Formats: sequence, structure tokens, C-alpha cells
Amino acid sequence: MAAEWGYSPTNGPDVWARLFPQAGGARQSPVDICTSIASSDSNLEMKKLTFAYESQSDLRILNTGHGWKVEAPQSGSRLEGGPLGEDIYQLEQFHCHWGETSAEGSEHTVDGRAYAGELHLVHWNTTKYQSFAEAAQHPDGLAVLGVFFDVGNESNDEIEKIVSTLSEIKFKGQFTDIPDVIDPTTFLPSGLGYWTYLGSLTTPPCNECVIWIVYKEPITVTEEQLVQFRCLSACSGEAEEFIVKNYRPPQPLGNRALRECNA
Ligand SMILES: NS(=O)(=O)c1c2ccccc2cc2ccccc12
Ligand SMILES: [Zn+2]
Repeated sequence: MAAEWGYSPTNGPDVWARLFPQAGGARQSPVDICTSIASSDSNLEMKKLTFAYESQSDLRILNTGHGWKVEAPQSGSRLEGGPLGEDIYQLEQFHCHWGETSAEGSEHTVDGRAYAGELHLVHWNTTKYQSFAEAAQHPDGLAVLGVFFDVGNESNDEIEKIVSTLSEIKFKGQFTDIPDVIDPTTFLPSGLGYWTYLGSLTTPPCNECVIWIVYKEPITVTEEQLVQFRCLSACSGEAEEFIVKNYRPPQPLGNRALRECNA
């Protein structure tokens, strides 16, 4: 039976490398973003990171057992420029990471500080590769936009469209369609400054194929919205094992470059 990885002491990040060798590599994610070593790069300023998404309704959201994931393959979407060279990346899916309390939950940290959660918009390189699966086998195959969550009093309307479906996907393997129109652009902060580095998937098999772009400015969600995330079950049956924590702690940056762009 395939080993069930997770986030507990017996199957969590500390032991992933036993079954997934790449998890022990030198280009792993997430990382702690040490702002004092981030270097400005005029190339990032000259080749502005640009994105274009479609608004879609009836997107499928599922409970993966490790969190919720919205399948959003958008042939009309484009992420390009910035650290992405001449290639165009297309949106594939988006998902989120959170913690047991709002004092934790993000995967990346900034100068050792964790945020209450982190949204990931996952894209693949359609210039060079023919499929998402093929792209995930190459060092420039994927690009993930990371957006931090801060807790505030204002409910995030776009996140609320996700939250309103969670009661229908309480158990692992369940899925439903989101009736509302989702525009991925609305997940992005107003300030578009970011950090970027070469990394990996933050979950097994931890392929080292991701160009990470982590926005500096967080977006705001409410504690109640995060409480709803934590009500998802990691199990498919009646046994309730809530998904209260699904983030990997920071991995060594090693000798990788950490660049920043103050858009
Ligand atoms: N955190 S991640 O963006 O590296 C990530 C996933 C995280 C959780 C569940 C599934 C994920 C699938 C991914 C596929 C490609 C790139 C990142 C992915
Ligand atoms: Zn993720």
C-alpha cells in the first residue's frame, strides 16, 4: 500500500525523505525569507511579472485529505515575465495551507515570522512542455504564486466563495462545483512586490521543479474563515481527523539566490 504521508510526527515532513528521496534535496521549499539577504535584480524590474486570468464558475473543489484544492486549468491564462524568462505559464490549480492557530500556518516565513496561512496559485510552463505532469519533471516546469494570509475583521469575499462549499467536501475524496464566479486575480494583494527563488513542491514527492514567487503583501481573511478550513476531515469515512495543520516548515536555502522585486 502506498505510504500515507501527512503532517503528524510519524508521517510528517521530518520523515518524508525516507519514502520520497527528493524531499531531502538541496532545492527544497518552503524557505524562511531572510529579507536582509534578498537581492534586488534589475532584470526583474525590467521584465515585469504579468498575469492574466479568466473568471470561471463551476470550478471543481475537492478535499485531498491534506486540504482543499480548486482545479482551475485555464488555457487562456498567462503568467509571464519577472523570473520566468521568455516562457508562458498557465494556471492549473490553487490550494491553501494553514495551521492549528492563526499564529502559524504559512509555509514560507519572513525573517522567522509565520503568517496565518498561505494561498498557492500553481502554474505550468506551456511554452516548453506538453502537460502539467511533464512540466513537473523539469527544473523550470512550474511556477507557484504564494500569497500570505493575515487575520483581520473583514471577511475575504473570494475566500468566502471557497468556504461556502466546504460543508459539501467535509471528507477526503469528496468534491463539488463552486457555483460562484472565481477570478484568481482577486486573490492577489494590491502591492505586487515579491521575493523569488528556485524550489520544490512543498508536499511529496517534493519535485525540485518550482519557480517560487511569494508576494510581500498579505491579504486579509477572518479567523472564522480559517476555522472553517480546519473543519475539513483527513479521512474518507466517519472517523473525524480534522485537517488542522498542513504546512511544511522552512527548509535550508543553502546557496540558492533569493531575489526581490519591489513592483
Ligand atoms: N504546495 S505546492 O504548491 O508545492 C503543491 C501542492 C501542495 C499541496 C497539495 C498538492 C500540491 C500540488 C502541487 C503541484 C504542483 C506544484 C505545487 C504543488
Ligand atoms: Zn501549496
